Amino acid sequence: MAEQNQNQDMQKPHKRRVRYKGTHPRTFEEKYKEREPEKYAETIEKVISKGSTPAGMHLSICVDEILEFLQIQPGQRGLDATLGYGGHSRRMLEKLEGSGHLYGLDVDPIEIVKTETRIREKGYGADIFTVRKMNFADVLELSREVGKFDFILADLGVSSMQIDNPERGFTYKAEGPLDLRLDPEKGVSAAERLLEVTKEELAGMFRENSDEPYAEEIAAAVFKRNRKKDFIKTTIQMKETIEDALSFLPEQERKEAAAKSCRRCFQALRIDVNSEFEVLDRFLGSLPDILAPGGRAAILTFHSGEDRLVKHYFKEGKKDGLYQEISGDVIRPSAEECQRNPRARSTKMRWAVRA
Ligand SMILES: C[S@@+](CC[C@H](N)C(=O)[O-])C[C@H]1O[C@@H](n2cnc3c(N)ncnc32)[C@H](O)[C@@H]1O
Repeated sequence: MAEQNQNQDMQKPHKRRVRYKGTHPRTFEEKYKEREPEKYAETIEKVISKGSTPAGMHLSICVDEILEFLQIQPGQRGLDATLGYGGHSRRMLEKLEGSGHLYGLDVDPIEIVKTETRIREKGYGADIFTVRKMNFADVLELSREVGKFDFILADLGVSSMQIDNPERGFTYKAEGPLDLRLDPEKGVSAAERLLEVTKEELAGMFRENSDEPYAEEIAAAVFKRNRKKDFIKTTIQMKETIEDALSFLPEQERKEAAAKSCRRCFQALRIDVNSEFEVLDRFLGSLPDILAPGGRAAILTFHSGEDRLVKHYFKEGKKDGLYQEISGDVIRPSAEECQRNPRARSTKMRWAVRA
């Protein structure tokens, strides 16, 4: 018997552990433990305690503030319009105490499958939790099918899993295709977008979506490459083009300015390829129609364009008598939360209660 086991072992292909230089993994590939948070809890704890987000995981923001506001009661019907890693959904499901229903939406076909599996494994079946691959712009259709919601959360933007995976093209810090689509099965990638727009449109995109001060210079650098048929296909090529465009700056300012411009231009491209303002506009327009009387909605935004839109819709809705109450000032994550999770720093939360 022992010999048989030994033979079987010899036949198994030996799976090599991912090797990395030094004591800590640096690349997404090397961070194989962080990409399996359920399996390597100790590694996850260590990474979080150092103020980082483990690759393959997302730390939910303002959880206590959201739960305090939503006042979820067993038996209610809720909507998590941006499921992501499912951290907020898990906590909302706990509050339902086994009765009621939560709907979770996301457009990301890759992460949604993993998140649904993770939540189902925690014992939440189809009786209490439904996952739909759907754009939140279409919530009115969902509500016509399942009814109005007592509570709604939208935690806008991208998840850490999306940012950290170089294959998705969201980060200028690692080589990958310049994609930036939340749903890579739909629409065109950012690299393709760079071939569709005019120089003026590109500069306008950088300026209007992200307040980029060097919008004209960066658009000109992209078009200089296009003219030479040296098209930008990857994240690092985009980063290098931005750095080239800023080569006129004094050397001591250049590095920091380029990093900031990279952040803003990648955000502007992401907003563009995912039509983020248009879908948010449709979602906010539908919100009063999908909230039950007294229903509560909380929205987390990550840049000023989004926050302006939410503020506008909530203010107008209050004036028109659609909302009985809206948040006065924005709510920000606590200093401790920002310390623990630096990705929370730019978060603003607003809420509204349906009349
Ligand atoms: C910040 S993450 C949400 C994290 C989540 N609250 C959690 O606790 O794990 C944002 C998610 O919203 C999704 N998303 C962004 N825009 C969307 C849209 N228009 N419709 C549906 N999902 C969207 C993204 O794909 C991403 O997974």
